[in-house]
Amino acid sequence: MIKTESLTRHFTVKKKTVEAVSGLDLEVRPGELVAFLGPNGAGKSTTLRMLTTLLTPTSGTAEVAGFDVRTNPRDVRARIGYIGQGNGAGHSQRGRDELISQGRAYGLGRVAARSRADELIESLGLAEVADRMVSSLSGGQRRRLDIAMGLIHTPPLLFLDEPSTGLDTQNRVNLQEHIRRLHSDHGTTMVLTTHYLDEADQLAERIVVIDHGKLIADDSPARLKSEHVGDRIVLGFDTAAAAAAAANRAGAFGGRVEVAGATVTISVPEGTQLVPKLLRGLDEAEIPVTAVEVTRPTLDDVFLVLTGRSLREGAAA
Ligand SMILES: Nc1ncnc2c1ncn2[C@@H]1O[C@H](COP(=O)(O)OP(=O)(O)OP(=O)(O)O)[C@@H](O)[C@H]1O
Repeated sequence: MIKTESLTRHFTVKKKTVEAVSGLDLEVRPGELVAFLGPNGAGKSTTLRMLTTLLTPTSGTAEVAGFDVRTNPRDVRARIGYIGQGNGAGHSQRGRDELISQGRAYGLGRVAARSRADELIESLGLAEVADRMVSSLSGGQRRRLDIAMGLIHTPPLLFLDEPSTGLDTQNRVNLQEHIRRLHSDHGTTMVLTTHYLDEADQLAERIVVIDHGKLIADDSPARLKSEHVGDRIVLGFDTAAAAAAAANRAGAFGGRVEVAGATVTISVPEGTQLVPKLLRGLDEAEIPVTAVEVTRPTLDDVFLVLTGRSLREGAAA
């Protein structure tokens, strides 16, 4: 559905070159739900804008829905939906009319546009607000209307640039549920950008981590976490000597073992499965454990391991 090779986009700002996207190699298969995750300025939107033909690549190639973005932009555009960061929907029309106009603009007949609009109003939970002026809708409702606009021509591929930025938690969860359902009910391939770690984690089947314009990891959330970070088992003991003895034995189970005072931390891919064996072994060796805690990694831990920086701090900044 998407294939890029060395996709690159530079900008010149005050005679300096900004490498917004550098040499991106990416493949998205039909039906996937992929999130581009990265801090502000990582190059997520620039990538999306190239894939949606809104921006010309400086170099490299991108094929989207079977067509080259550079040589066949019109063919690409006819086969994709794009929901940008701003508001797609106008303000002075009713939501339903806005949708129908959009459908007509994409070449649907009057009847087809109307019935497609009704279908989307239903599936995106807009029935109660579709006849209100767009200007009176809440942020979450408007975002859902934007998504309906992007889907009016039933594209097999939908791009969403930070769909839930600016929404409160409840609206965000609600929107994610709609995105998930659209994806599972219609098999629409979806590519979205986000800097919300939880959103990428819960929504995406696959996460492409982008930093400084480069792809630094690409996998399912679970595999990114187990491969790059793993679980952390923290064991407490009465004395540092007991901790040292325990660390000695724990070494046999693999993983990284660290001792700090009377605490031993073991980093392994599947911590919960190891704990019973570990405790049995320590019990047999008569080393009493006073506390056990297993912490599972977050995507922020993954980002920290990959870049030395926290995505959370970046987002806050
Ligand atoms: N039109 C432009 N002119 C100059 N520089 C640009 C332009 N668009 C993007 N950039 C720069 O390219 C880099 C990547 O920006 P981009 O918007 O793609 O990042 P992003 O990951 O989408 O960030 P955010 O999460 O904040 O939207 C940034 O350094 C940005 O300042």
